[in-house]
Amino acid sequence: MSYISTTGPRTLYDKVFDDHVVHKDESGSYLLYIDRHLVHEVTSPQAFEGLKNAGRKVRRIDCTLATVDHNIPTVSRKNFKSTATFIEQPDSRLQVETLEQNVKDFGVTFFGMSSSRQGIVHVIGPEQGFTLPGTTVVCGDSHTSTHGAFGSLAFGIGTSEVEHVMATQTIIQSKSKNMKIFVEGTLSDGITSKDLILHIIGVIGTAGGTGCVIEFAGAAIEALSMEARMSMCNMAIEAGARAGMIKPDEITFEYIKDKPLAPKGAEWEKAVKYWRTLHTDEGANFDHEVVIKASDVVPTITWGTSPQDALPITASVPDPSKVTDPIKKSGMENALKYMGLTPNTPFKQIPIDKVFIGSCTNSRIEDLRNAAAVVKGYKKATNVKLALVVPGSGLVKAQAEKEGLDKIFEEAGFEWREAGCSMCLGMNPDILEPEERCASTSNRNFEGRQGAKSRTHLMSPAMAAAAGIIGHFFDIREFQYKNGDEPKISLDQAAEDKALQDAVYEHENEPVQPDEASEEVAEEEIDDIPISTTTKAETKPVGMKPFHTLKGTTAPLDKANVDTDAIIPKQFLKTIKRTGLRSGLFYEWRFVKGADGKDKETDFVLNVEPYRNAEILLVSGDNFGCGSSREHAPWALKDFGIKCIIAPSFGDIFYNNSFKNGLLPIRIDQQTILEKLFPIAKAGSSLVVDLPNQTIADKDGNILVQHFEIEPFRKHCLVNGLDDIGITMQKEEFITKYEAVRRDRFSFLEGGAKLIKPVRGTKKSPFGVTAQEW
Ligand SMILES: CC(C)[C@H](C(=O)O)[C@@H](O)C(=O)O
Ligand code: SF4
Repeated sequence: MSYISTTGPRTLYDKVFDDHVVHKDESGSYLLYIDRHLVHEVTSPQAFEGLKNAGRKVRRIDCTLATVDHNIPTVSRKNFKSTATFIEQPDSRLQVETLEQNVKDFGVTFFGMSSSRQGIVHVIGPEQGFTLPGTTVVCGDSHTSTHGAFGSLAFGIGTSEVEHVMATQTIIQSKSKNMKIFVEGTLSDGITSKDLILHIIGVIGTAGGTGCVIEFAGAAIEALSMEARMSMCNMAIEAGARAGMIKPDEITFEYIKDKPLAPKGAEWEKAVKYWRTLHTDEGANFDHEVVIKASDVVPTITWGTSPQDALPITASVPDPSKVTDPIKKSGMENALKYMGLTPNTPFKQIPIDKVFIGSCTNSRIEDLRNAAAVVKGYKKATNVKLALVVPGSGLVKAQAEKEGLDKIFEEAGFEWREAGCSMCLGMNPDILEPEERCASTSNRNFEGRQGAKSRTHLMSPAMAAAAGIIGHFFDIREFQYKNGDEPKISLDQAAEDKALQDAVYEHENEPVQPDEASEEVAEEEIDDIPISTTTKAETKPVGMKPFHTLKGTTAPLDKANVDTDAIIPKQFLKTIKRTGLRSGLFYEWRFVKGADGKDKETDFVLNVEPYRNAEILLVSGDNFGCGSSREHAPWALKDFGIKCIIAPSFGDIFYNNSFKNGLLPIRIDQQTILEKLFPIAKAGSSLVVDLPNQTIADKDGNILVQHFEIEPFRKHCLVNGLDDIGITMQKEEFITKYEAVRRDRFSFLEGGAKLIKPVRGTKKSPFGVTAQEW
């Protein structure tokens, strides 16, 4: 049906994308229909507030499902009465209560703390059958990529986009590049998809997938369970990609079949018929292809402060003195200092303080079974202060308890908790103390991620469990299981040697940037969905302050892979406002605690004159703003006074979020930055960014950059100060037409979250909608 964005054979991504095009603009930007919107308490308050202020509704409550996960304590809820009494931390309580109120006001289906269906947002969607193949799935959360395991196009969005989706059920998108990661052969016994994805990120780097949607393919991927596929796609974002996808197959259909929201009867047949068309056609073009040999993958852990710092467990802490590239060398030195590691120490000799088994990467039933198989019959090592096991949802918890896994953990001295994000990012009481080392099954090892000065090592559930039993990192293939049904492990010496040889990954792959100028689009309108390039002006969109020319002091920042956790740490995300984040900007880098317990400024560039008043941030390294989707990052930068950021490349979601807030991100190659712009910034002088003419000059008008790329639509919005929702509202007729066709062609998607039965009845909300008790 509908729309073909590419001539000839198409990829899985092309197909799902095309089937959701509502409208294409003259400038080449697309309006995509969103089938499934997941909502949590951290990134939604400002979006609901925006709707309320504008007098708007949630357009499709059947396509919207909300839960609480980040802020909630994971201690027993046996005595849970209300959020007000259960959550002690005031900011966390406010965020959760705000969502509880918002879902009532807007009539959104909600799994709160008293519901057995509550859980991490990326666990509950698939578990309910809310996530289905071929759908578009979004959430104000970067790990929305998880849902791509079903062959859906799933990606994280910022809070402005959350509001946009709630108001219009659409999102403005440009087409990403296609990247294929082909994993040939079979994974060895004892090797999980977590080892595989860490290995892949070790090879391609955290910027390797920038600007791309990755399709994971090959025999090793096809052999994975749905849980294992979700762990893979979950971390596509750590590889810098917009989304990760795996073609749906019999394993997918089998997983979905009995889920509460799975289509039933004839609708099931119709759905499966469509889902079977969702595969990459023979001969389809990929912009980038990477081949990985499954037999090269061994148990893998991270040593540093970026997920790309991944190595085989059999390796040792890398040695910066062996690295020649000065930027890489100093990055490695800083990471080792932060992590408290000595070069050349074998990983297997490094003791740990805590274990965390949980997070949206590895908290599903299969993960817990793998960890319990290791733990069974053992006791936690005496040096391990705490081993937390946190199921991904109430339903995972119930299933695990049915299987007796909770008892296995508890007998070993591990703590068995209630569902939530827990120690993955420490927005709740589960945090590491400074300098504690954690064997963690989560997805991010950024500085301060699990608590101030925390030290995170990412690995599979079985490896984390083994570390908890032995007391230091351990090779799961050498572990003596006591339950008699351990996986058969073959230590293939050749694969071992190869893995060690490749041990210091070089991240050779250049980050891929969307080539805005040369987007190849063959338009073809089929059937009855109108794809128009014109817009009927019914209402005039309003919005931000227009951006024309900016002359500003430019602060140089000589760093790569600056993640959004570093830009604005987790403790500042507990706000329900968009403003007031200035003091949290780069908090861990800008401040240290003085002897009196008060914050003291460091010599970080933004604390130094003249950069305290900087309006432009000039970054030397790749991938600025990688990681989380928190729009708090651009809000904090804006609050500080930064209006433009220049860097060789950006994290996709951060890049998007910046535009929504009138903050201009400009991509310039590293050589130009270092040779032409850095000297000016270092001298404390100003740069002049001219957006209409797409040039950068020095303060005297000498042009330094003749032309920088920016998508025409984004430029148009910034220069005119236009707000996206207003623009999209003008396209109502196209949205309505799309919905009419969707009701027929994708009838199996209708009803969605509204088909979930409330367990405690209904009541009328003060806003007139029916509020339900879950
Ligand atoms: C809070 C949320 C915005 C964030 C994300 O987008 O990923 C969080 O889930 C994380 O893992 O850092
Ligand atoms: S990455 Fe961690 S904090 Fe983010 S959604 Fe997943 S479990 Fe929650």
